[in-house]
Amino acid sequence: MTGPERRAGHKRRNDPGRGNQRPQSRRHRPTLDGARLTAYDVLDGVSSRDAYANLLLPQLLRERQLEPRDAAFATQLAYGTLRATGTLDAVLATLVSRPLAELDRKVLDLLRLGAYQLIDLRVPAHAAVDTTVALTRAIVGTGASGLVNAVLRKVAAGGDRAAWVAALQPADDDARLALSTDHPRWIVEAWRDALADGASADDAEVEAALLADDAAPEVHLVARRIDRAELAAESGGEPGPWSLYAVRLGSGDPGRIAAVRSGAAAVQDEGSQLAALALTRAPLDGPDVRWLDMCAGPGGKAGLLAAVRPAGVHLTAADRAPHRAELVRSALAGADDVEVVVADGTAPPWPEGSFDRVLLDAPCTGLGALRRRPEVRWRRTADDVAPLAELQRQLLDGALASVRPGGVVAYVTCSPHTAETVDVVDAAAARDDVEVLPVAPLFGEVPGIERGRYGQLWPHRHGTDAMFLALLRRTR
Ligand SMILES: C[S@@+](CC[C@H](N)C(=O)[O-])C[C@H]1O[C@@H](n2cnc3c(N)ncnc32)[C@H](O)[C@@H]1O
Repeated sequence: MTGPERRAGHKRRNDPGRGNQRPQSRRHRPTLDGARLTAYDVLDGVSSRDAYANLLLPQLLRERQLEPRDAAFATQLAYGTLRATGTLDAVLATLVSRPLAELDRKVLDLLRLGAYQLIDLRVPAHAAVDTTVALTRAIVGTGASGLVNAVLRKVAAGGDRAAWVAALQPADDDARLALSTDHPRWIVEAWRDALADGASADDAEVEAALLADDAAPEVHLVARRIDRAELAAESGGEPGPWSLYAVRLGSGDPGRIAAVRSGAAAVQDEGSQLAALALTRAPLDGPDVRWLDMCAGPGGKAGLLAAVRPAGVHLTAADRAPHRAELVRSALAGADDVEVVVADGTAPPWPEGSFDRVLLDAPCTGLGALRRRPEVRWRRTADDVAPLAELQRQLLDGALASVRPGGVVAYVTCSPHTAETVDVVDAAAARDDVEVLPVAPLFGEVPGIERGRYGQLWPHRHGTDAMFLALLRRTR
């Protein structure tokens, strides 16, 4: 039997809240499929209490001890269904007579889980429908199972994703891309705009970028206090193509690697590594001994900066949130001379011009790292962008005030959205005491990184998150 059809025999634990069920129905409760039940519980956590799937799923997998094959299937089901929510809802809306918002939330999650298996995984209709109906009976009750059965049979009859996208008759190309690549339309437009960078975007490239953003990311490691070749050998991974510290693992549990457990290595996207390294590559006149990571939590880039700084460089890592600063302290265990402080970068507590190099890895919408958090694309809205862009401008002012004349600020976001990237940096670069240091010449080995004077990494070009980076020098 293949993974999707296999029954794991994992039983739903007795739920005290179900004490008033008739004994008969308890006796007849079907054996539930462990992978599908776990995937459903993730969907339920996300929709009922705003859980993060990437935190909840590993917890459930640990608690339930599913066999590796079932754990992999549960992951595929949970993440795939969450990513595809927009398209699944568009399909379901054509088949359910009420607005989807009026459906019982649990029933909607079950319909999405079943529809995802039919449309995207092409699980045979009898397996996808029967298992979802069994879950519905156990979780919601027999009444709802009739609706789920009827709707899912119609989903199955409509064919695969391509057939459904055609049937939904998208009004234009961005509407089609939204349905075929699992992104809300406003994010399709933001990526198109960022890829075009003032020109006209190549449709095929926009689609390739969005599809890459919809795929599960590879695990990347960073070698901090271990030789990269040694880390590659220990982990079974391959050296990354861009960062001299990167090892690409493909898939697998990094927690099994001794160097990760000891803190000599860590999990870090290769694009994040390049963004931190950009700060170190910018040429500098005069002293180069005081570095600041102004928005450091949870400490990924600070960890790399601490590892690669030349002897004598003093690194300060700041974050406004005390609990994030605490995470930085843990991430920096082993680099005890790094100073970790709680500080608001929009009102820096240190004297003006205190630092030679400042990294500003600004809070952002995260539109470039959607691959890691499957539900986030449906939680974010276009209205989130303007307040974040305002904060980013204030933080960049704070960073420029913190760097000495002749010093360098690296502005970084894990979003390619133009309002959070080019617009923020262009506004700062218009000041008469700021000059832009073009990024591409410093990264000759990374083709396709150029975004005008700035740098932009892309999942479809570089196999990284869509990280933006810019380098600014304070001239006086
Ligand atoms: C994108 S995350 C930084 C990620 C980090 N550089 C890393 O590589 O692990 C942005 C951080 O900025 C912090 N932050 C938000 N507003 C801030 C402010 N006004 N001053 C300082 N830090 C702030 C957030 O708490 C968050 O930890």
